[in-house]
Amino acid sequence: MRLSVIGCGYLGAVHAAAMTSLGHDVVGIDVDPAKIASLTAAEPHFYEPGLGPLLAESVATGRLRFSTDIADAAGARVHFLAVGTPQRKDSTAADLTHVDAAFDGLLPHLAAGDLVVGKSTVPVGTAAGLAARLEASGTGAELAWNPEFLREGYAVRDTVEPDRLVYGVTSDRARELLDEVYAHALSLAIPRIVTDFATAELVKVSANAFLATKISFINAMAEIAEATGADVGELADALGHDARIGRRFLNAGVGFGGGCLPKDIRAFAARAEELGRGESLAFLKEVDAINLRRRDRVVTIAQEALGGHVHERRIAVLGLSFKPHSDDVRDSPALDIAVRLKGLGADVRATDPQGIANARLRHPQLTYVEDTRAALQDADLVVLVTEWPEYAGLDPVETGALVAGRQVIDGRGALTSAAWREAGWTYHGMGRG
Ligand SMILES: NC(=O)c1ccc[n+]([C@@H]2O[C@H](COP(=O)([O-])OP(=O)(O)OC[C@H]3O[C@@H](n4cnc5c(N)ncnc54)[C@H](O)[C@@H]3O)[C@@H](O)[C@H]2O)c1
Ligand SMILES: O=c1ccn([C@@H]2O[C@H](COP(=O)(O)OP(=O)(O)O[C@H]3O[C@H](CO)[C@@H](O)[C@H](O)[C@H]3O)[C@@H](O)[C@H]2O)c(=O)[nH]1
Repeated sequence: MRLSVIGCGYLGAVHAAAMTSLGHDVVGIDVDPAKIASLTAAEPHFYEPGLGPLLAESVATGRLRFSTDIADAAGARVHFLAVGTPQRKDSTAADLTHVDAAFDGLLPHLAAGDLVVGKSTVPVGTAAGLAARLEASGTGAELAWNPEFLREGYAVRDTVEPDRLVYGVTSDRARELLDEVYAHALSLAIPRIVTDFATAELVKVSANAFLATKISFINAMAEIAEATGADVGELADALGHDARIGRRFLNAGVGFGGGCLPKDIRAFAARAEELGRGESLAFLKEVDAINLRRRDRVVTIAQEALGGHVHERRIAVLGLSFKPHSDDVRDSPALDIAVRLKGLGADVRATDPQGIANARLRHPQLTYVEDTRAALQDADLVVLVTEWPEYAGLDPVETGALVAGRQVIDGRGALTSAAWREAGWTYHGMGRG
């Protein structure tokens, strides 16, 4: 089938390449000429494991092309909207400017029978509004909402073989077109939920709200563990054996970040207030507050570890991306912590296997070091804030020979405290001994 994907960022670029690999004929559209140039050259403009080879294969088929011209979407039967929905500058609500611009730009190029499919994460009610505009346009095209649940770092696999497919549709025809797009996933008996627009939109934001709540729950337990001498890691393991709770997303530490969870829970709470149901999601403000407190806590531990203040002390910050296997630093706890320590006068040496370029664009004032050993050299304190395998696997004896002071803050519960202590380190956990 001929498809267009409008917005070729972390979501859209993967979607376009993956859909081509599944046999479709795809045009990817983006307003950013630099992104389109690199995608056309089969070079991803961001780091995502497996995307490079997938993109190269897909471009080589001749069935995947990229363009900055929305007119090139004409002729596709299904058009995916995958543009960003960031947090507004003036409130915590979602900024729908890009969705509106992409939708308005697409309208003149639609033909009767086309299906416009929303993938961006939007406030509930957005699809109904767009469907009404589509109807009024007289193009004869239809709308569907098909939220995306991919995780960065696993985006290729999650796109080709998602946990579930959710279709918000108003006709059998829309469902049939989506079934054709997702024939591969359906052949694997991946669950498909066919529902209305509002439910489809809500599945997405409530899934992220639940995940964020789970992380903040365990981080709240970490705060209690810190006050009582309990160990939040052992607590999480014990809780996780209850199949009703489960162990996943119970990793305590510096909390959640990224381009999704933080802005999505804020936008969801803001939407509830617009709907007159603010009290229903008031708890998400607490989820957000617990999350942000964990960043403060790292800074406090750092100050205490260095005798009250970090001024002019050398601190190696291991990690900048919001999680391993990604170069994404949007709302990254790691980057935020590095910036705060620098703001307090510390001599921060920040490193990350993939995140330095993006971090530098946002915070050129930080000192970035490509090599982990160079970042560790002569450090008075080591702060691990993104659990890349190379940091989790650091040898405490070898690392101890590089630093000036053997003090480590394990912001992700990634290190074996006993081994580090045995090698002469003062190990500072977050809710764990
Ligand atoms: N990143 C993820 O893991 C993920 C997963 C699920 C859902 N989402 C949702 O998907 C959406 C996109 O997220 P993202 O992380 O890919 O964002 P992103 O910022 O990486 O990508 C958005 C892209 O849209 C482009 N764009 C903006 N306006 C445009 C227009 N009018 N026409 C064409 N292109 C335009 C931008 O240049 C950018 O490349 C968001 O709503 C997000 O919440 C993201
Ligand atoms: O036990 C845990 C699990 C995660 N995190 C942090 O939570 C954040 C988000 O992690 P993750 O959910 O794996 O990353 P994303 O790629 O942002 O994916 C989320 O956001 C996407 C965009 O909406 C959704 O599609 C995904 O389903 C949803 O998991 C990261 O900072 C993690 O370090 C923790 O602190 N503890």
